[in-house]
Amino acid sequence: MAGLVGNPVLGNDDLKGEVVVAINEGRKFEGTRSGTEEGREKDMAPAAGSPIHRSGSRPQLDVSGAAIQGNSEERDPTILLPNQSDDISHLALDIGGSLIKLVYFSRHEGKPIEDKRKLSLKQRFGITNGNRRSYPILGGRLHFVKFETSKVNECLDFIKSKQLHCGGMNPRRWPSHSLPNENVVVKATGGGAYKFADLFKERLGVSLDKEDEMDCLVAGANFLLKAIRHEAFTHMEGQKEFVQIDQNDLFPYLLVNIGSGVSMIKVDGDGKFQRVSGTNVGGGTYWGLGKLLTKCNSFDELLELSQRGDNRTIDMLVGDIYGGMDYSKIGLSASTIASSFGKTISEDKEVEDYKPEDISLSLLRMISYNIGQISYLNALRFGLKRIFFGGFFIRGHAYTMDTISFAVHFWSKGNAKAMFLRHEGFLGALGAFMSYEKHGLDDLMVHQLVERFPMGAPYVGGKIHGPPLGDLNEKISWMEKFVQKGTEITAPVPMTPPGTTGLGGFEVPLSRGDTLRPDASNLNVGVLHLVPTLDVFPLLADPKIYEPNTIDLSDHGELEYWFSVLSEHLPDLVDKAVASEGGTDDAKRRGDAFARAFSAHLARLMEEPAAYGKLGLANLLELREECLREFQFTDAYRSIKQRENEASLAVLADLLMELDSMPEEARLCSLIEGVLAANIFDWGSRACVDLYHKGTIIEIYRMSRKKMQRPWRVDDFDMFKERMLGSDGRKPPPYRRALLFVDNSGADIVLGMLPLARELLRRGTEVVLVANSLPALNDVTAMEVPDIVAEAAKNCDILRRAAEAGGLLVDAMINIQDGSKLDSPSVPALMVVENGCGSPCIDLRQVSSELAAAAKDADLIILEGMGRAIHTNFNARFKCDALKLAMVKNQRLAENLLKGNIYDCVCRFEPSSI
Ligand SMILES: CC(C)(COP(=O)(O)O)[C@@H](O)C(=O)NCCC(=O)O
Ligand SMILES: [Mn+2]
Repeated sequence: MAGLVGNPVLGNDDLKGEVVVAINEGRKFEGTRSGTEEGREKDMAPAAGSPIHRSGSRPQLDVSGAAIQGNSEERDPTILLPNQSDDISHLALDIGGSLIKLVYFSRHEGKPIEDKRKLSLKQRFGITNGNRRSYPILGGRLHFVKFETSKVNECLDFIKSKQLHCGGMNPRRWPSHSLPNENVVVKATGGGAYKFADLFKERLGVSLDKEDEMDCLVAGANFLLKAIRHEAFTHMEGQKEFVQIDQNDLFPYLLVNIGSGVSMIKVDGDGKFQRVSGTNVGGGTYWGLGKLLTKCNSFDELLELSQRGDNRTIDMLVGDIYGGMDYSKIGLSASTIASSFGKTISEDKEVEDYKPEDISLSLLRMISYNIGQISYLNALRFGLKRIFFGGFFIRGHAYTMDTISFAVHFWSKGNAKAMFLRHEGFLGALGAFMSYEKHGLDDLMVHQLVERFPMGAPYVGGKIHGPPLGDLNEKISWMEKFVQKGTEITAPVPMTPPGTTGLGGFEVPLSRGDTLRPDASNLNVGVLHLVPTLDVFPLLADPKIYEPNTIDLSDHGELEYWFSVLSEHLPDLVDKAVASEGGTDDAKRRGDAFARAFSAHLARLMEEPAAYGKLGLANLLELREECLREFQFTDAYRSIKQRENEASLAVLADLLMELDSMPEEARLCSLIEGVLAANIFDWGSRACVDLYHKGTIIEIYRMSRKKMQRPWRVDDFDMFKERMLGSDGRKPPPYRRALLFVDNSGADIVLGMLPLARELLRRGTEVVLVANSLPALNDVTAMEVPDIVAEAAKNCDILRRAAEAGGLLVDAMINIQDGSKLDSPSVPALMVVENGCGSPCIDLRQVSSELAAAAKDADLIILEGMGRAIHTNFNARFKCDALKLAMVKNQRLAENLLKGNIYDCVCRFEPSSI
């Protein structure tokens, strides 16, 4: 189900089901759901020939440097494969009373392309395989899957169909695929690790290696809190807010695991923890009492009931005692619960006379408040700042989280905050997974993990990638439900407006009714992509305070606006995508399915914007690209890009001649003007696409240039000019190395950024063109740039020599093998690096290692385009000089951000902030 965990519509499935409750205090509480979430991985559709995420037909073993570890006389000696980076899986299980949680790891298929461009960069920048210490490349994905324990056979089928039981638990073992199963050991925690040990042996031939549940919980929580940026969040009055955890300031904290009973664990470090307290009044109590009092059949049914309840009919409130008044002297409002269930004493009623809804709500509040209170007291006792709540009692239930948060807030008088974890249901399984020795995941850094929310391509008509899943399909009824729901949920669902619970007292938190998603936890985790080659951009002035997004989508008005922009753009995008695949019936079907899946995601996010982590415009734009890729549209604007490149290259020589005839100052101004004017070629903007119907590319370019009168809306050109050319006869030294973050294909790169690059080169500055790793809209990719440069270089000596020096031209490559042409002092090099992204925006916390390496000696950054310089990074500060150039092609953004108009331009120059 990794393919499903993150899917917006799946979790709406049937919630009824038999419930099995683990009775031990301190164990995870396991309510159950019959809408099974088992599923399958949907491997990402790789972009053809893309430098990252490249698919390979078969996993390959890299036996270079292989060595036998330990005693070579053994029958199955372990063989170290230091360079192995192929598709080997790890698997770990948490088998609870009702749910089996499974975490497994799959390596990226194939190896990254080591083309000539990359090789020369490696040589130049001394790039190694990322920054990983213990292992070479450990690229891959971490998947989270759940099954009902009562359907353990489906879980076994799943493991079998994915071959997760066929070795690979030790990534250094070889050949993993042919390991006899008897030797395979799978880490498992939870009571089922004992109960089902024989079944696993019998059906899969594997032995379950039992890991202590508490150890696993802590290891899982530590991993998540350190490795995932948007893991922890607060939940107050229906509002979810992510909390940035400083890795170096994580410990100590209190982990409260609410299962059937409740464990409170003081965590002081990795493997360092102590169970300091607990309570026997936990999830089991809620479910047990609820079952007796309401005749509910399942935990989820009971929770659902509580949404419609009114606890005032059952609880005795302060107001009931004080004649409707507050007890203000000690700060208790009239609505404070004085005694849970207290009202029933004085009433001559039987249990049947009370509404089950009211009983359920009173119970839920009684237990949640009690847990919140005890947790807070324990935090106080040990001086702990943070309390994280987990366990299956919570299961992403908004009202439960609000109630606990309210209690912690109430008792601590606002000094402590309850926090929750997005992967809370997987703490144990993750911990078991972490207990494998030397899988090399424990030292992963936040920036090396990218969470992706699969778009459900297999379920709404896209093709299925990756290994076959056997006959699982036939068994699962949720698939039909998914398709049905996927088509139902196309319109955005409005959110409940925020409210307040009032002063003091346990009022009813507001996140009930429509916004309550008892199953939300199942939807909020995606597949974790481990990309060891990602790095934090080293020139960020302060990565800790860096926030890529400019527009805050937590503002509901903004959210609605951008959702409508994306929805309106959808038909045009689908047309382009289908055309890019030859307009075949298959492409049409996929186009249709893409539109449905993307709309479903938008609807899901409209309902709960923080469902997949903190949401910014950049995330939305990236989600759209990811969704296209999943439906196998690898480059929707391919032919448009080609056409525009050709048209622009045809007039480049004339432009360069014109520029060369100008005096220095006018030329620099004209170059910047050229970049801004050419940024109009943006197939992601509605207004621009409308323009394209009115003229040829060259006509539009001319018109755009004509409109370029200064001053621009943001105009720091004079400052930039002074730094470049100097003033009062003083000539400043040239920049050493400039990183040019290029944007669109066609005029944008050919007539805008390349001439600017040429100017820098001619002044002795080394230039690195930074382009996307994967296609996004009509953005140029790093794979495409060398060909464009080669074409441009045919008419320009400066570009040709620089490109040769930078290893971009094929002729020059022969020389580069021996390094003779590198670093020729007289010719500054022109190079191309990929940025690690496949989106119109860029999050500089996660860039490719080659960009990070190229950045080391850079003293100028030029960010170009609306996505890279306005939607993201508009407020970013750098350790070196930065020039942000863009045309604003959206009226509302121009008004709100710049108090200007559509097609206004930004030329923002910010000298180094350090
Ligand atoms: C997707 C984009 C950021 C691309 O702009 P670019 O970076 O190419 O300048 C931009 O086209 C955009 O914000 N479009 C949506 C807004 C609109 O259609 O008005
Ligand atoms: Mn673009």
